[in-house]
Order: sequence, then C-alpha cells, then structure tokens
Amino acid sequence: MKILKFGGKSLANGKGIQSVIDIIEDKVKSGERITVVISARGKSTDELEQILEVAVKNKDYKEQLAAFKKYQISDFKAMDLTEEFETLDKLFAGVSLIGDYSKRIKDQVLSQGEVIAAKLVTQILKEKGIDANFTDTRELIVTDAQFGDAQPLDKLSKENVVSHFNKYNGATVNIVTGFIASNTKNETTTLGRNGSNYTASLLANYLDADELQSFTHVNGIYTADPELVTDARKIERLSFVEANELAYFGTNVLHAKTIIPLIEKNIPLRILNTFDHKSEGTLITSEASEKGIKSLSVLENVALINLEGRGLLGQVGVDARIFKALAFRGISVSIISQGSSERGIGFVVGADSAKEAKKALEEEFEADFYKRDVSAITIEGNVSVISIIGQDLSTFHKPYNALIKNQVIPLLFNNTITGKNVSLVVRKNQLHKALNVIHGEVFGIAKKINLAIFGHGLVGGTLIDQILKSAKDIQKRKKVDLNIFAVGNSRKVLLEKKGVDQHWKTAIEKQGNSYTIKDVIQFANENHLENLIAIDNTASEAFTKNYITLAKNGFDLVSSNKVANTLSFGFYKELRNILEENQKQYLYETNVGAGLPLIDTIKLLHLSGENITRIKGVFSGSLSYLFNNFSAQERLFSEVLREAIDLGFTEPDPREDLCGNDVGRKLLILARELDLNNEFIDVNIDNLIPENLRAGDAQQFLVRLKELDIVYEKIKKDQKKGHVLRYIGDLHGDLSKEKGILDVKLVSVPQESALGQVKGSDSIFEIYTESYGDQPIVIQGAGAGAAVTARGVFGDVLRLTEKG
Ligand SMILES: NC(=O)C1=CN([C@@H]2O[C@H](COP(=O)(O)OP(=O)(O)OC[C@H]3O[C@@H](n4cnc5c(N)ncnc54)[C@H](OP(=O)(O)O)[C@@H]3O)[C@@H](O)[C@H]2O)C=CC1
Ligand SMILES: N[C@@H](CC=O)C(=O)O
Repeated sequence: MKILKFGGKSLANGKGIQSVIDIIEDKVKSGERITVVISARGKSTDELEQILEVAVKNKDYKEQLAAFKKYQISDFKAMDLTEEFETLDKLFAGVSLIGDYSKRIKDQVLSQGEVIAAKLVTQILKEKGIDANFTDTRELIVTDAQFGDAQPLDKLSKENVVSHFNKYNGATVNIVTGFIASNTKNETTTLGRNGSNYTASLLANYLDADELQSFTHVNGIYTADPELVTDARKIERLSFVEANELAYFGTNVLHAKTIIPLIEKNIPLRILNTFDHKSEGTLITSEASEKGIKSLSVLENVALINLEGRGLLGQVGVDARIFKALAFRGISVSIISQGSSERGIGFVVGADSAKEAKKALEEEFEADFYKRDVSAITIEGNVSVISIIGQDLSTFHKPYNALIKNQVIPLLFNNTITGKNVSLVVRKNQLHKALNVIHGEVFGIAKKINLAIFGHGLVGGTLIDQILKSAKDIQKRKKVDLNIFAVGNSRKVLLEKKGVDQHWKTAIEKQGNSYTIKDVIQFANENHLENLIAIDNTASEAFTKNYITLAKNGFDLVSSNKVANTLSFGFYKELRNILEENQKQYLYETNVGAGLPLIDTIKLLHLSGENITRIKGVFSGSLSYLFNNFSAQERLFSEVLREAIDLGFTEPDPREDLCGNDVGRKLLILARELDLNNEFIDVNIDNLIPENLRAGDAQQFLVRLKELDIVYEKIKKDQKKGHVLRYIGDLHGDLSKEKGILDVKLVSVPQESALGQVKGSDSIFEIYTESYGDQPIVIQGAGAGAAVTARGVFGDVLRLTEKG
C-alpha cells in the first residue's frame, strides 16, 4: 500500500484537482493499492481563520464567507456541500454573537476545509467509476485535547485506522481528510500547521505502507527555494536525518514531526509534483546519501533580539535568567550567539514573539538597567535566517567571503558542533542576494558574475561578443556564469536581468532608456544581483566620475579607459582608498599595451622589491603602425594614418594619439604603478599635430589630414641614412624619488636597433631594473586593436572572478 498525500496548492483550482484525479486514476488502473490524504484547497485554512477574526469583532463577515463558499463549489456545481456550509454558518454566527471563540471552536471551523476537499475528490472519483470512500479522520485518529496542536494517541488511533482499513480494503480507495482528528470526547481537534503531512505519515506507520508520496507544487526538495535562486537544483536522495535538518531549518515542503512515524517503520518518503508527476521527485530514506552540502533553508518572520550589558561580564547565571524569562512566556529561541566577553547576547525568536520577548527581558533585567549593567535590549525586526545545511567551518570562509564581497554583512552567525550546519542572520532586504551568493559558492554549479558594460564601440562591442561566445564554455570549465545585465552608451542603457543575447545591438536601440549610473545601481539592487563588475570601455572623463559611486555600491571595476588613472593624483588616491574601504578591486591591464601583460608584470616586480630604473619603448599601437609603415614604405603619411584609424588602433578621437596625450597617459599610469606622484602636467610631450591643425573638432581635423604629409615627408627625409622614425615614451630619472621624468617624443633610431625592428602595430616596452642591469626585460606584441584589447579586458574580468 502507498499513501498519497496532496497539498493545498495541488487542489487549489480545477486544473489541480484534475491532475490529482489523473494521478489517482493512473495508480488504480495500474493495480496499485493506494490511500489518499487530502489537505484543504488552496488557502482555505487561512481564509477560514480570517473570517473568524472578522466575525469575532462582530463585523460583517458574510461577504467573505460567501466568497469562500463560491470558491469551493465554483468548478463543481453538482457537489452537495450543504452540511459543511451550514456548519460554518452556525459556527460563525455564534462567534459573531458572543464576540469570542475558543481553540475548540476554531478547530471545528478549520476542519471544514479538509472535509470539503476530501468529499469533493471522493465525489469526482466516484463519478469516474472508481470505488472511492470518503474517510473522515475525526472518526479514526484520536488525540489529546490540545486544540490547535493536538497530539495523537497512537494506540487508539492505530486500532481505529487498522479496523477501518480492514473494512474498506482491496480496490477501495480511501480518501482521507488530513490535519483533523478528535479527542476522547469526540470533539474535533487539529494536528497543527502542516498537519496533513502528519496524518499521512501516521497512516503510513499504522498501515505499514510501502511508501508515502507527498505531492506538492514542486518537483522535490531543492538546494534552495527555486523562486529565490534560479540556479537551485533538485536533490535526488536524502536521508531522514538530513531531511529532518532541512525541516527544522524551515524547508517548507516537510514538517519535522512528519518524519518520525516514517523513521520508526523505515518507510520511504517521496516528494513529488502534482503537475509533473512523472518526475522522480526526491526520495527520502534511512540510508545516508552522498556527503556534502545539501540545501539552503530560510526562516522568515523572525526577529533578532540583542541584549547588551557590559556590566554582566563574568556574572554567573545571566543566560539562565534570559532563557528562563523567555521560557516562562513560552517563547522559543532558535539561534543564539554570545561572544566570550559576555558583553552581550543575540538570539532569534519568531517575529510575533519579539515584543513580548523584549518585555520579558526588560522586566527580568530591570534592576540591572538601573545599575547600568545592562545598557540596551533591542529588536532587529527585518531579518531572515539562512541555514547552510551540511556546511562545516572548514570551508565556511568561501560563502562568508563571498557575502562580504557582495556587501552582505551577516548580523550574526552560528554553527552546530556535531551536525554540519551554519546559520546566518541577514537583513531581509538582502536575503535574496545573500542566498544567490551562497548558493553560487557552496554548490559550485556556477558562480554568477553580473556585468555592466559601459561603452559598446570597437572595444566594448567586441568584448560583449567575445563574452557571449565563450560564456557556455567558461561556465563548464570555470564554473562561472557571466551575465551581462547592462549595456550602456553615452545616451542609453539596456537593462536585462537575465543577461543580453547576441541581439544586444538592436535591443539597445529599441529598448534602451536614457539613464544615470544610479538607475543601473538601483536595477542591480532591486534584482538582487550579486558579484557585480562595471566595465568602462569608453574614453570618457565624465564616465570616470561614476567609479567611486560604483565602488561604494558593491561593483568591482575593470577599465580599458585610461582617463581615471591619469586624473589628479588626489583622485587617484581617493579612488584607491574607496576601493579598499569597500573591499573592491580595480583592474586596468589594457590601459598600457592593450592585451599585453605589462601592468601586472610591473606591479609584481615593484611589489617584490625589484628597483625599476627606467621604462622606455613604443607605447602606442597606432603610432607604431603609423611610423613603422611610413618609415618603411613610400606612402603618404595621411594614407597610413587613415589606415590605422580604420583598423581601430587609434583612440575614438585620433588626435589623442597624435597629440601625444595617449602615450603621455600610459607613461603616467606606469609611473604611478611605481608609486611616483607625477601629474599629467609633468609629462613632456612632443605634440605631433602641427599648431595650425590643432583648433576645431575631430571631424574638421580628419578632413585636413593631407596637410600633415608635407611636414612628415620632410622629417623622414631629414633623417640619417638607415634610420627610422619611432614615437616613444621614456620614464627615467631617479625613480626612488617622489617624481620621475616622463618624456614623450618622436625619435629617429637606427633601423637595426630594437626599436627600429618593431613591426605592424606592435608596442615594445623595455623595463630596466637594478638586478637585470643593462639587459632590459622586454615585452613586445600587438599594442592596439579591438580584439586584443577586448581579450585583455575579458582577462581582467576572469581575474576578478578568481579573486572572489
Ligand atoms: N582601440 C584600442 O586598441 C584600445 C583602446 N583602448 C581604450 O578603449 C576605450 C574604447 O575605445 P573604442 O572602443 O575604440 O572607442 P569607441 O569610440 O569605439 O567606443 C566608445 C563607446 O563609449 C561610449 N561612451 C562615450 N561616452 C560615454 C559615457 N559618458 N557614458 C557611457 N558610454 C559612453 C560610446 O557611446 P556613444 O556612441 O553613445 O558615444 C561608445 O559606445 C578607450 O578608452 C580606449 O583608450 C585601450 C587599449 C587599446
Ligand atoms: N590608441 C591606443 C590604443 C591603445 O591604448 C594606441 O594606439 O596604442
């Protein structure tokens, strides 16, 4: 025999009831022996409770009661529920008249929900020719007289159940009311919330069932609530011990007491989905399953009470007084944390008991208040508890660090010593984000990284395409899920919680909205997005003003834009302080040498104490391309320059390259990496744009490119034989001082020299250090181009995902 139990959500509407009937019909046709336990439909129990509350205040409850009746009958007009409706009419009329009701009356009212549902299912099955038998558990399960949370008297109940099932056996399908019972005086009692599961497990126990199948609206037990964590996955098998932990910590598909009658008889419990009943669900047996973290549970509707008392240090019996005072008022405490200094204690109680708990402690510690031994008793109401079931402290640093990185600071945490559970109290408005962060860390399915990309021109656009193309592979190899939730330009932003797809360009045009950075931050907060990275692929100074706000709001930063690192030294330092305060990172490897690993190398050398004495080379990819080709070929300067622009080597405004600012910036960025305090104004720049072409905007300049030809043809000709032109940066001087010497200039070098040998758009950096002497470390390679730069930015993003 199998016991099937259907929850309220399964029975909420006609579609649900039809699924329930289909499941029962299938089982009967396949010859399975089954018993069916039924909950009240949908939110019927809550509704009956609400009507009671209205009636007891002598307010008009009739409209609500009529709606309740209409809901019960609406899909099943032929059903006769006169008896149940009349019972409710009488009970509510009485409560309204007296202005009071007892728990006994309440149980009578609530029991009608299960009676109605079970009668309904019985009737429909009968109409289908199935031998269904309405079974009222008030005639079978006998309890004590604790109305609202009655305890079954096992011996009597078992006798009744066994005798009933002996009478109605074989092909008869007993349709049993869950939740309700009666005491020894035949008065209706209820088994407490989730009581229908309890009824089902009691029947399974009494009847030695082969399995209890609990049908819900989900496919089983998940690693976390799928409504809160989209990556949550189903757990195939659990042991009763693990299931008990889950139940205790609030996983609401189970109730702790349900499990005990099953453990006693070693009866497996399967959690199934009414609406997808072919799925295997989660099987819970006494066998231990694979080790590891099983699930994240959440307790909501809780409050954190904090008692602070410096004067309590070393006093004996303080905790005993606290818990005695609470126990006296029947207040249960779930999570407790007390530092060794005994200066205070924090603990979690049900939200509805918080005020009473505070009052109880204020009374208990009244004298201590006067003596100033106790300074404050406070309630933190908007909190939730997350329990990581199966987590021990050996790896707890991973989810914990991830929370901190995401600006979720738990208010309190504790662990069980024997079991493997860690519970954290977090603010309610951070619950969603915290769950996703922890889930990504501990289950290792894929840590979600949410990217906001600003600037989608040559570099930004290429980056988006590179990410979209590699995302699946990265998810598989690195367990990192890269989600581009924002793409912005100077006018519009496209915000997409689940990430943009390959049609992002059209989407931003059609669905993008004008924005400020606050809108992007707000969107990330409202959607509880974790592991945030903002990527700046603009060349805009205005955009760099957002860096501090972004860092303060939990974003790490990645930038191909060089501007932020070359603004005033004050800003440079301030940004780094803010990043440190907020534990945020800022990576900008592409600022110098595009995709070449230059900044990292210099950082490491400097950090390791290696004295860098000079950095010299061709810093600009576009100007490298320009002078390499112009020097080697008989072509017009303007023609090669146009080519460099078209190949995407230059800055958005190519004058930034030609005027030397771009190389100047790169030089300054390297100088600052060496802790030099130089400002941009300190860079001595040889401007390549003749004075008469400097006024006006980029467009005006581009139409006059030909005017450069005569100037550069002369410079080329005036060189010594066998020499070529190179535009170089040179950081030198005494680099142990506060400032270095930064020169950006056009030089003529022998063709066979290292600089003279540079080809294409290559950059070359010669790094001179004390240990390496005259032989510099040389880094050479493509110094510009959208693809290599985007790849470099991508590399920074991946580096950040590892740092987390
Ligand atoms: N090309 C290369 O080889 C290398 C480039 N870099 C750097 O990469 C960055 C991007 O260069 P590139 O892709 O060529 O430039 P593009 O001109 O192609 O693209 C710039 C993008 O930035 C957007 N933008 C401009 N101002 C803002 C703003 N205030 N807020 C948001 N978005 C803005 C633009 O939008 P809109 O269209 O609305 O103006 C555009 O989408 C530059 O900083 C450059 O120095 C670094 C290393 C190498
Ligand atoms: N315009 C720059 C691009 C890389 O920073 C260059 O040419 O090097």
